[in-house]
Amino acid sequence: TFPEDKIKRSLISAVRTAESEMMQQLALNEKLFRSGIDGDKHKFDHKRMHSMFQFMKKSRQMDSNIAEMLLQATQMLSRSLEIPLEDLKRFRDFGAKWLAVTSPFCKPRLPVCDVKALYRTIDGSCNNRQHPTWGMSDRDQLRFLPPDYDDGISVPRQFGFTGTPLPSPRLISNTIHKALKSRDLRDVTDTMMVMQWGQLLDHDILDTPVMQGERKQINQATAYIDASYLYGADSETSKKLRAFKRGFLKMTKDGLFAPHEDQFNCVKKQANSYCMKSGDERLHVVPGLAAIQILMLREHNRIARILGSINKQWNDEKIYQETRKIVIAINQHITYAEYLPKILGRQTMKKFSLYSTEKGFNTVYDSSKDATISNVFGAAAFRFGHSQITHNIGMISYNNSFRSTNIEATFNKPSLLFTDNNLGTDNINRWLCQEKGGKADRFLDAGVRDKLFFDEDGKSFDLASLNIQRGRDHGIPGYNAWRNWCGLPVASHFGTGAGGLVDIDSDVAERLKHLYSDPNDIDLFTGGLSEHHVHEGRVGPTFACIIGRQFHNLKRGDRFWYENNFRKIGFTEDQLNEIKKIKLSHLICRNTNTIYMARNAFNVKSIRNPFTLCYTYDDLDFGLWKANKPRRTLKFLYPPILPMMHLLPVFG
Ligand code: HEM
Ligand SMILES: [Ca+2]
Repeated sequence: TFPEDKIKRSLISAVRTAESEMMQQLALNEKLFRSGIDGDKHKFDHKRMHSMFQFMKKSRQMDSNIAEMLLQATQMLSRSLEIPLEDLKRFRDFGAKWLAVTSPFCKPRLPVCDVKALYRTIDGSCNNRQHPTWGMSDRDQLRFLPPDYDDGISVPRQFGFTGTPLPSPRLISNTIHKALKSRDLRDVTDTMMVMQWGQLLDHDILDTPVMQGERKQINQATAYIDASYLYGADSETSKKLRAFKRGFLKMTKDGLFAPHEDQFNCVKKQANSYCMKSGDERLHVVPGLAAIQILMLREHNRIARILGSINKQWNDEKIYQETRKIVIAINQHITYAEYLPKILGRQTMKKFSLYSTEKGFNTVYDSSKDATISNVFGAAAFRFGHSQITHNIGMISYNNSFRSTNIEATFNKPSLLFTDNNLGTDNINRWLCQEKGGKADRFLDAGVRDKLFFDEDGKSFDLASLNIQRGRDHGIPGYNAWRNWCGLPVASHFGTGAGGLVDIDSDVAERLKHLYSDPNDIDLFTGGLSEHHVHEGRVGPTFACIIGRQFHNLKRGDRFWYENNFRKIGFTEDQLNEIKKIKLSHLICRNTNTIYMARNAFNVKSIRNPFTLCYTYDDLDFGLWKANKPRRTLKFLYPPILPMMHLLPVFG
């Protein structure tokens, strides 16, 4: 029977002990982390770079520690009662009693919604009226399938289906994900931008902090595609980023860079380089990411300047929100019209209704859809992009001279952005649009597979191993479980014929057979990355299914989706049609000193995608944003290309 009293007493004391242990741990973590922030570059080693990448924002540490504390309390309770966790859970009413004791510790902050709000909130709350926390920042990730932990609660998968230990992540990485030098690792048509946009998008919708012993995954970003990497995902950060003047975001005086970050979030290699603040702390991980984030920042301020000048009566808040709304729409449009079709192919795009229409409204909102990012998407499926990373970061200057730096020399180092008279950002963006990208296959480049966060002591990480281990830490079920969830045939043997690994090459299947003792054990990252691509796509059927489902939810579950015909919060049809003309190439033309760009920045130059002079690309017709009297005539007041006049001397 249920030892009522004893449980209650033990529970309270377990919670108290766990609480005090967590407080000590928290203080220690903080001390360790800050100790690196003294400008001593020797302390900026590979481990710090990794924890920097996944640092938990301070305001959030408490919440997550409560979860950790409760977990510890459960374990203590099971020990003190000498009842295994599994059995404890089976006691009648245990759940309810547990809640009664612990609920004072978890008080989720419920958002208060303003029903008349015209714009998205910064933290994504209240997007869904019935479920105001759906897709909001700082909330748990969603489970498409129940977690798979060895003890049913928190111990990562270590043993396979037949009870034998799982292979080590590094061994899997060496066997399946190690590229052979002789292989051509470049894609035929994709540019590097495919990789770079993928990472930017990932950082918009997902930011999973990692803490020692953490077993619960939260998302610090807003799930919605709302450029939270640019605006921040909590009000404190968003305020730090705003200039509070005519809708502008803070920038350096020359209008070229994001503002200085007073705290140390990157390695400053040169005296004139500095770390930058942005909505997402990870912008410095590779210079390509910083370059595209800075591009978006320039676009915001460019649009704000125009809106502010044609609507003199608008105050800072109005200009900021209207500009933000346009920039978010541009992000959604590029993602669904240019990026996703490349990754998923036509069939998956259709299956999940992902295509944007070419013109006009496309009202797709479904309030029963939860946009929250799923665990499996972030811990495995969307990491497919790691195979598109190449060994170098290139720069193409305005006069077409090219230089290249090994990727391992650039992690968390912004110095390339400041080269060439501070035109590094432009040079990197040009390279991203012209260079052939890494091929999406099962291989990861040595730059990230052997030398991720390479430090001065020669120590580094393996991104493939991290991905595999992260999948296990997050309790992501194995390959077969996901095949089944997707309605795809599951494998009962390692052959590639019927009943086997039907979507995998036989030589890879053979390698998997040597690694794992049962097909059910195959880690999803590894199995998914090993599949043949779906027609016209860059991922196999299993990842296409998981990624397709996630982007379906992100579109249908977003009340502020740019194509929705919702008066007040949406665009007018004319405005929407203007936005639907925009391509990523236009943004690069308008915000760097570039003379020509191929129309499709995700495809390499070809007869069908020729270099085109930037000034021939139309800008948005801002006359349609003029309050009271929308007119089209203003188009010609703002030339299609706004050259960055202050940069012109470099041509001389
Ligand atoms: C040079 C480029 C990149 C580097 C250096 C990089 C590095 C990393 C690192 C270190 C992590 C954390 C690994 C861990 O779990 O410990 C990570 C996570 C992740 N990466 Fe990348 N990555 C890059 C590009 C990409 C691209 C192109 C994509 C997708 C198209 C991508 C998708 C993801 C996702 C979804 C996560 C999980 C994020 C989260 O849960 O917060 N990454 N990456
Ligand atoms: Ca977001």
